[in-house]
Amino acid sequence: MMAHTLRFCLPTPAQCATMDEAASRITGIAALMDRAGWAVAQAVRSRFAPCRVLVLCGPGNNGGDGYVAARYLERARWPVQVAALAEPREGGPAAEAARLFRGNRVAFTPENARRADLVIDAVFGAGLDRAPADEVMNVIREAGTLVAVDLPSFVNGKTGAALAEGPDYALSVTFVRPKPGHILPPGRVTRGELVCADIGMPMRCLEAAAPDIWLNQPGLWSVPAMKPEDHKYSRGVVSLCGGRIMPGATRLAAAGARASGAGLVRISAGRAAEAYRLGAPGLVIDDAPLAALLEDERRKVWLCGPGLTEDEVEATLPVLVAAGRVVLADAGALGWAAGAPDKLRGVSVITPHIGEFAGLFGKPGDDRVQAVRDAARELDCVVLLKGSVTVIAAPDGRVALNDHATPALATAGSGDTLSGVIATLLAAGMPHWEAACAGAWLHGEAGLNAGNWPIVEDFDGHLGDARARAIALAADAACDD
Ligand SMILES: NC(=O)C1=CN([C@@H]2O[C@H](COP(=O)(O)OP(=O)(O)OC[C@H]3O[C@@H](n4cnc5c(N)ncnc54)[C@H](OP(=O)(O)O)[C@@H]3O)[C@@H](O)[C@H]2O)[C@@H](O)CC1
Ligand SMILES: [K+]
Repeated sequence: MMAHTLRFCLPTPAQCATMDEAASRITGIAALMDRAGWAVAQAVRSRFAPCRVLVLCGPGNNGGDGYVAARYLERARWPVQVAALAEPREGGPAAEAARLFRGNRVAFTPENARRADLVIDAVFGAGLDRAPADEVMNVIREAGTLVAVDLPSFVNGKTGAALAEGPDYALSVTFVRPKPGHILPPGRVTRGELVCADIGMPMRCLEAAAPDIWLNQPGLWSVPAMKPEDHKYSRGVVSLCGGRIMPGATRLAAAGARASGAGLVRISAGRAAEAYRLGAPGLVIDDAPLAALLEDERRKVWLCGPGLTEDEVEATLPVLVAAGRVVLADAGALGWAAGAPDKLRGVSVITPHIGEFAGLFGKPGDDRVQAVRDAARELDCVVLLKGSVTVIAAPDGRVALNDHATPALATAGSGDTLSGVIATLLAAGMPHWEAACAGAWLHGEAGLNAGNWPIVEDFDGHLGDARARAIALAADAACDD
């Protein structure tokens, strides 16, 4: 793995345990815990005026961070109390942190939470492995303003799922790297503002954790830049299958492909060719039979599904796969394969929304990352599950979470644009997972820059700049490492 990809990794709680274990053999956990608690105290001090703070401490190292934070806040002369759910295990770093806190201790009760101006929740963090008891949740629910150490104590750090019903937090302070549960909903909302503190974790400990989930950012992948010697075939040819009834979707995908930098975009429209020829003049419309078009070896990448009926998919997708083409299947192609995902075998990338995903593989449940990863393994192709946070899995188990997006993207035709962008990046020669990740990011960047209440056609005007920005950011990331 390239070192700079560690910058964007999102270790799971299990991987954090491996990292902690490795760290305990190098720096010791106590030093890391001290910096973690200090970072919590600093984050609180820089955001809130001095006020009555109650720190809720659990029995593990999350609680240990809480005792350290309490000690540093008290040293800054804030009125602080600690309420312990249970005492830490004797001999561990949390017990030592508890011993060093000499301030006020009160009972772990809802009344004490209600009396505080600010409650710091250091009950459970990465070690949360089951729903907290009512005894815990009744206290958390009584708090006014909440700050989480690492994670809210009822949010699963791997999936973002809430294991109990609880309030939203003002702030979460995590360490080393955010966890998937900070990025995935509903944890993404519950955690409030996210601060990730550098606590001096040695990089080899992070490496030892072998993270396999990443935040989707330029630098995780890089998009080809324009070269002086480029010609349209080196930039890449995108071919789309066009149908007779819904040409709009195919055209939107074609426009997305063109706007994101494809050298040439062609629609294979058969008998519907005349209708497509009335569209954008920069598009090439073919009416020859598919078999004849496939004689052109330069036409490697095909997008099949947007605007197609199931019959039209049936007539095209198997032919493209049999011809060894790189096929991106979306929309109609996913409906065609509902209940029989094997029909998509041989396809390189699929881009379902949640309904299409459920039709193919069943509902993803709480652990969306695992569901998408399983689907990618099962079909041996890249699976991109669209959502407010898009999950992109490779058959080898790598997963990227794309939160570089805006609700403005949630408009009809937006998915067609996205598939066109990904097709362009595949045609430019990017590996399949990287192309899907980069496509999601470019699409999000275009949406973020398309102004208020954009319609889908507005995104196209921002895709070129999005690509240029991705190239610049990836270059920066490479320089920094
Ligand atoms: N990674 C880093 O860089 C660093 C990480 N650090 C910090 O370490 C934290 C992880 O610490 P951790 O591994 O000790 O786990 P933690 O969250 O304290 O919980 C374990 C305890 O909770 C218990 N328990 C769990 N669920 C429960 C439930 N529902 N109901 C009741 N009990 C429950 C569980 O009990 P058991 O399951 O054994 O019965 C066990 O006693 C991490 O979040 C971060 O804050 C920093 O200090 C240093 C650098
Ligand atoms: K916590």
